[in-house]
Amino acid sequence: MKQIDVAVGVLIDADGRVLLARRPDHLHQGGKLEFPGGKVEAGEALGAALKREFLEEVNVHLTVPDNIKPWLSITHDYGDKQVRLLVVKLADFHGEPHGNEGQEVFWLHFDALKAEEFPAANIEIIERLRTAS
Ligand SMILES: Nc1nc2c([nH]c(=O)n2[C@H]2C[C@H](O)[C@@H](COP(=O)(O)OP(=O)(O)OP(=O)(O)O)O2)c(=O)[nH]1
Ligand SMILES: [Mg+2]
Repeated sequence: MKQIDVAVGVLIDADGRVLLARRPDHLHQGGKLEFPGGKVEAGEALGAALKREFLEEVNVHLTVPDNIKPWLSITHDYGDKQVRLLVVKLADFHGEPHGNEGQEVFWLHFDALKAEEFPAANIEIIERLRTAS
């Protein structure tokens, strides 16, 4: 099965809160929480994909170099879909977050993240946030 590269942004504000969104029910892994992001387009740099997805999905302008390297790279096979999450930690942004696709968007302190509310591939991200930050 083809593996899909997904740009995933962990945006952390000055108070240690992380920006989260709830995946719309009709999408893959619908109803789960996610870090904003989406599929990297062919030939697109990771930083460019993050900027595009954050603006499209949650109305946030990121300052991030196009050639940023992932903090974590996580491959996961959901059975119906195989993904590689390219995860970047972000802090520099402007704009008021808003769910442009009608989805719930909110800030939550990283201590309060619960892995079971996220897609299975996110477990490692949440563990690493707890230990590395
Ligand atoms: N954005 C995001 N996607 C995640 C996370 N964890 C995880 O397993 N995924 C998976 C779910 C999806 O299969 C895939 C992301 O695809 P997506 O549907 O959000 O892609 P997209 O934003 O480009 O959406 P579309 O244009 O195809 O509608 O990655 C996460 O924390 N954030
Ligand atoms: Mg998305």
